[in-house]
Amino acid sequence: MQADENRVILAMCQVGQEADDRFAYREQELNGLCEAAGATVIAVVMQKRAQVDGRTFLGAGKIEELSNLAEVNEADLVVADRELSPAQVRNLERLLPCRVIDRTQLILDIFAKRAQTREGRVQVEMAQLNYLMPRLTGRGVELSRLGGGIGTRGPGETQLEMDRRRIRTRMSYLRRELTEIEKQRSTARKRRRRDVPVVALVGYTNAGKTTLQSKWVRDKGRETVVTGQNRLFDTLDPTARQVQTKLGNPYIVIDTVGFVEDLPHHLIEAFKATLEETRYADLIVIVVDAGHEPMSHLETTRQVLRDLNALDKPVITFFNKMDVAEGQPAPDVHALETLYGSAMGESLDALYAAVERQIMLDEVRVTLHTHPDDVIWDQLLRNGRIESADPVSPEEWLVTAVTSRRDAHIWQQQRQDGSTNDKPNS
Ligand SMILES: Nc1nc2c(ncn2[C@@H]2O[C@H](COP(=O)(O)OP(=O)(O)OP(=O)(O)O)[C@@H](O)[C@H]2O)c(=O)[nH]1
Ligand SMILES: [Mg+2]
Repeated sequence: MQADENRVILAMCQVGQEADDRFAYREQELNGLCEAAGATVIAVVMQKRAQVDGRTFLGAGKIEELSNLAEVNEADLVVADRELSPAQVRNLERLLPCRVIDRTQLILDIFAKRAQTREGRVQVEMAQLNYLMPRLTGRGVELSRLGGGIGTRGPGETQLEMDRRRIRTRMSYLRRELTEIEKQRSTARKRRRRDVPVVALVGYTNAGKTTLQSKWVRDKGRETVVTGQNRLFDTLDPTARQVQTKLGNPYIVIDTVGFVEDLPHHLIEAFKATLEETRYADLIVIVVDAGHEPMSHLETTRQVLRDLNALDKPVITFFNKMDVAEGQPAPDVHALETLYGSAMGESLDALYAAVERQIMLDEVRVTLHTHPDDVIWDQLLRNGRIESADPVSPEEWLVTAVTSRRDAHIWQQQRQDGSTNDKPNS
């Protein structure tokens, strides 16, 4: 696809009581989405109406204006800012000299473009097929002749030509595939969870999660840096990076997919497994762009977490981009702590410290081989709580105890280093 093939005109409808600033924000967001899809917005057509036109989305006069604009500017595509019905798309494409897609399809295209893993691809294809199903009739011909470009990045031409029955077969295959992937994921997750605590970065798209994670890794880890791009939805599949505390205790920072307001419900479903990672995290850091509707974005983020039943764990709220924000947002009263900073600038030590305090202090149950003469036994008595202790040999006891995660990690490290062992030292 050539970038200049994607000359886009936005068609926007300000409906009923929608406030001007809200509408302006939606325009900005749709612009960002187009940019993320690799398209260039060449014009915006807006109309204020009591409600969208049932047949053609905008009124007849506006459609004519839109049609002329598209003609003169050789536009490839019109993107509507709201979900269109299959009939609306058909009617519009009859009246306009170019293709028409809606916001949902635009988001799906971006997802498709960014999907890296097998799971991501399967989920995107599922969502695309779901979206396609009711739109097949009367559109099949157009869809099958489309080449590249946004709005066409479907599951492939041959699949687009499939009839509904074949799509259903494909979907049930994908569903089985997803179950299989989910099984593998949960094994991987369990393994990871047993090893080290997990911190999930969540929040609105473009908040700076990926930038923050990269800095985190740069400051506290040894991995290669991936810089955040100025694009929405830069992260589709969760990426887990390992970092460590000053003492060398490892923990994992997970970057999750960002979300937009009014994300159609079927898209949320498609990415449920991605966001599900947050459910298994030990700590959630909500990242908020302090300069961009911070309070409403914070509320959206919380709502999604609530929907995912992921709010039963400690939350730290981080207002990012303080370097460009005008004024400081009020602290998040629901969070354990609120911190302010910039993933691009000054030191983030306060954030790291807050996070590490949280994940290292909580209690874990450990089962280990040790001995009453071992230094670990003393530490267990001092900092933890021994629940059971059974001798298995003269030099080895099997002990179950509750202790801080931090201590448990230190022992684990020590054991890996071979600097101590379970048995009493001479
Ligand atoms: N001024 C400023 N810009 C920042 C800061 N943090 C991130 N950015 C910029 O904000 C944009 C988005 O950052 P990302 O890290 O990609 O955002 P994200 O939350 O990962 O976005 P999604 O992956 O779409 O969910 C990039 O252009 C960053 O360079 C910051 O602290 N200050
Ligand atoms: Mg990202």
